[in-house]
Amino acid sequence: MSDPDGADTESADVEDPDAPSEAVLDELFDTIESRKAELPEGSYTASLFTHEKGENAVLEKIGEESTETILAAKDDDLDELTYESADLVYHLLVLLAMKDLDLDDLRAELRDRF
Ligand SMILES: N=c1c2ncn([C@@H]3O[C@H](COP(=O)(O)OP(=O)(O)OP(=O)(O)O)[C@@H](O)[C@H]3O)c2ncn1[C@@H]1O[C@H](COP(=O)(O)O)[C@@H](O)[C@H]1O
Repeated sequence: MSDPDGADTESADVEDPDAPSEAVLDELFDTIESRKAELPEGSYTASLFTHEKGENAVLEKIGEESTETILAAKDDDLDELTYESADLVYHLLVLLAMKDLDLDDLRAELRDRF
């Protein structure tokens, strides 16, 4: 396959067809925002927004997932480190949504550090 400039883009296309989309964080955050707005029954995300402990529910999860991430790193268990990091990032995004922040706020903060 060629792009309009004639460059061969096929290698990029076939390099790793199962690679996750770069937009996965945006898609996940959109899903979280949607759960926050609609509060569907059976949604774990919605349960964090309506929890009787309030924001402490997600804050406690962030504490737990942080600890599990650290333990996985100390064990050099890379699969577990990846899994727990994903749990941690998900709960962090829920916290941002809870505080009416979004990925653009996070991106701007990171960008300012370059
Ligand atoms: N990315 C996540 C995600 N990551 C973690 N979790 C939940 O966070 C909880 C983590 O709790 P625990 O650590 O106790 O569970 P665990 O990971 O099984 O156990 P540990 O080994 O970590 O102790 C589990 O209930 C997970 O299901 C998530 N729940 C939802 N999402 C995303 O949110 C979307 C919407 O989910 P619902 O809101 O449930 O519809 C999903 O399609 C996913 O894309």
